[in-house]
Amino acid sequence: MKTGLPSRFYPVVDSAVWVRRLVDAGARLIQLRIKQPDGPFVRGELRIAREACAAQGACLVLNDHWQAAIEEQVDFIHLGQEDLDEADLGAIARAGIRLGVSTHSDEELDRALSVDPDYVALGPVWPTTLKKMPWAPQGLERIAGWKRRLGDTPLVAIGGITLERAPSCIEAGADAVAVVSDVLANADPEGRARDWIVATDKAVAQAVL
Ligand SMILES: Cc1ncc(COP(=O)(O)OP(=O)(O)O)c(N)n1
Ligand SMILES: Cc1nc(C(=O)O)sc1CCOP(=O)(O)O
Ligand SMILES: [Mg+2]
Repeated sequence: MKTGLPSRFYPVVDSAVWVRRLVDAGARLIQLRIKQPDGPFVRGELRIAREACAAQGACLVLNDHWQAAIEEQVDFIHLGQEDLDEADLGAIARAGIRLGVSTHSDEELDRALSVDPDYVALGPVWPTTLKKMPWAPQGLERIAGWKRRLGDTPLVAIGGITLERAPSCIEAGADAVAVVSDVLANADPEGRARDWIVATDKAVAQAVL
């Protein structure tokens, strides 16, 4: 049976130091995204991140490196569409690792649904400066349309999301909101993370009233 996500706030970071800082600040779902080939550096960071998450009862998502996720028993693997071409989804499922899949178009959503993911990410909701992408910003209406197609499968919104914008993503139907720059580039990342947790939880409470 599929379960939901443990948090509405979903930071994406590039080091174990950031994982520790943000789970100590209250994050309960966090992604380690290291854009380097799998190897001793990635494994070392992954083990430290896993321990930091275990100490706080947080869920760790590893980006891209599905073999490492299996061998190091991570909670979730996040795969993009190109990553899906390479990954052994059967091995991931047999290892009990939950799967998140990126989508940016209807065709990508069709493919994501065909692999029965534990969550689907839609992006970029607004323009992002973090990486170059060929897709125009999706906007909030697309969040609502994706959620209608997903039903009970959790939806993660990502791309250009700020503290001020995050509640509108939840109101539009996102189950969690992923973020890099708005938290990591803030002068007080831990304080910003705490503000995100309050704002996203409040948006959920208001959405069900
Ligand atoms: C939550 C979340 N959503 C989307 C992505 C992007 O994944 P992908 O398209 O595979 O690109 P890279 O992050 O690997 O460059 C993500 N990592 N997390
Ligand atoms: C890693 C990533 N994937 C995206 C997608 O749309 O698939 S957007 C994104 C970067 C998100 O960073 P920020 O919060 O700084 O905009
Ligand atoms: Mg990827």
